[in-house]
Amino acid sequence: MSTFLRLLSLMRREAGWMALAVLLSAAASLSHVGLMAASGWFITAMAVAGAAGAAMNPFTASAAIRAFALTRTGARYGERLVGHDATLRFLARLRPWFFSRLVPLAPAALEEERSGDLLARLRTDIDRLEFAFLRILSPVLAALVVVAVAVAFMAAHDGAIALLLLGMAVVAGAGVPALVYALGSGASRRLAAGTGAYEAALVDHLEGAAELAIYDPAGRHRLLIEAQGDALLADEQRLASLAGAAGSGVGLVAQVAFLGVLLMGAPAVLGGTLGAPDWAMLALAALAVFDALAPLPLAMQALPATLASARRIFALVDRPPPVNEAGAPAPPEGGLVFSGVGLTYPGASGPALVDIDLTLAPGRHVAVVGPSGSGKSSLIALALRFRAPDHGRITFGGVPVETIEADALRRRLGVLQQDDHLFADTLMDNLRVADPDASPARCAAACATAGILGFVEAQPLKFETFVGAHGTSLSGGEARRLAFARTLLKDAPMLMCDEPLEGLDANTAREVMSAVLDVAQGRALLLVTHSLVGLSRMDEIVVLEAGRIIRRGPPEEVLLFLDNPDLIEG
Ligand SMILES: Nc1ncnc2c1ncn2[C@@H]1O[C@H](COP(=O)(O)OP(=O)(O)OP(=O)(O)O)[C@@H](O)[C@H]1O
Repeated sequence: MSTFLRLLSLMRREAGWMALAVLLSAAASLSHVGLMAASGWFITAMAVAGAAGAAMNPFTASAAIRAFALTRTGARYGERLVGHDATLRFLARLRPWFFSRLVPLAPAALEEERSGDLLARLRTDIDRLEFAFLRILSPVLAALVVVAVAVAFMAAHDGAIALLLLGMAVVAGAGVPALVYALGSGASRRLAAGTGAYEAALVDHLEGAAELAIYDPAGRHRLLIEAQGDALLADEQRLASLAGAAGSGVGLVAQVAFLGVLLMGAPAVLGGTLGAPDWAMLALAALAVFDALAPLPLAMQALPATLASARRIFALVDRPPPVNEAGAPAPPEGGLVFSGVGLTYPGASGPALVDIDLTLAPGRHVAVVGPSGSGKSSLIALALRFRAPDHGRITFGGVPVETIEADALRRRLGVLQQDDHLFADTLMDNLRVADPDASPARCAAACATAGILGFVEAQPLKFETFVGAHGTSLSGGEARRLAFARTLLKDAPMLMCDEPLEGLDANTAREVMSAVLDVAQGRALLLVTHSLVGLSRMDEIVVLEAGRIIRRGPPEEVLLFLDNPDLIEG
């Protein structure tokens, strides 16, 4: 319930329009009741007058019928227009709100989420929240208004008939929906959770299509996904059957109410205390009231899935960001200093970094080397404020980094990450991620420095060449160089390169390292590497092992020690 209330509180801005939509919906249903009642009264009155050979004024009743028919159509149209408009406005607000809450969580707090599941939350779950008003709240509130007015109208004619209608309305409007909820809530919840998991599995399957073709020729993975899809389909079918049965149930209760009103009114008609036209009017009005109750079983069916979707969205939104992104502007310049820094990843058996003291002064070049898993990339994640240290202090220009706006700090850092993401876009668009206004000449210069301009110019479409999803149409070396060119376009005073030579042959590695060192002239450089290439030109080499600094010093001292290949080969 608290989830639903929280969802309602998010709809505050649209509340006025939603209230109007509910009133219009109730007006449309009451007009329908009025239309049926007036028609029943008019036809019976005409028949009675005809049988008695008496004259009757047909104009008032036919005017009422026309008026009800017009208000029914107008109110229904208005309800759809206003209700959908309010809901779409709500959804249009919700999606950017959710996205803006998601962004500060990336990358650290979203690492264990599958991208397909995040997409499902952003799309399917948010879409499903439209049910909260259109399929749940609006029909329930409108039905309450319609039943209250109809029962009061009946009570003005006959108290017992009014009670009968109230009883039948409770059966159709509460009993049948409660049954539908009890029988369908499991399937409905499974659908909400399963759709995300299914979409995530599909995305995974497509991304790993090449590996599956190699390792899974029998298609076991595909069969698992198909089984997931079949289970979702079975739940959909169960809900559709339940919806059909519930519709018939409400129809049956309506017929019982109709017959009940006829039977209960018959003695009064025979006794002359109830006119035959009023008798028909009450019976048809009672029948029409159930049209307003018909959507309620579906509302109950939609409730568990809507709540499950809302919970999935709130669960992410409520996750605390790993670092506080807000803060003061960054100092214009300064060094990055780690003092006694430690980091343990959530759920890890031991610390990734212990007691790290490291200074990256302006213009100074520091290399961090060490075996795989020794904590080198974690240092960069801390510098970028993707994570916060468990203890110790990190300062930039003497100011603790947690007090600096994260984006302002990141603008000072040009970073070439180990697995820099390439977007499914053109070479030019990938470069301009670093600077949307970069001129073609600047892009070409950055590519020349990174040693990829020759490749770009050899392509028929040059910079407009499409790189494929994750840069799949580029070789590993080309992708690294393109990412490096992008880093250069950022023109930051501090460079951090995480394994820039990974996957490159010896010649290319030397070329890329020489480009890195040229670009780093006059800037601070933190070089994370397994390779010995370029280390002799560093100011300091820091050797990490199991998260601790085990040696540090100028290259002439440390390189002797690095002769041990076990240390640098991961
Ligand atoms: N997101 C994470 N969650 C949990 N543990 C992590 C995470 N990232 C890294 N680790 C662990 O922290 C330790 C240090 O990892 P890190 O990536 O910093 O090492 P590395 O020296 O850069 O390794 P490599 O040279 O292989 O890239 C490793 O034991 C790793 O398993």
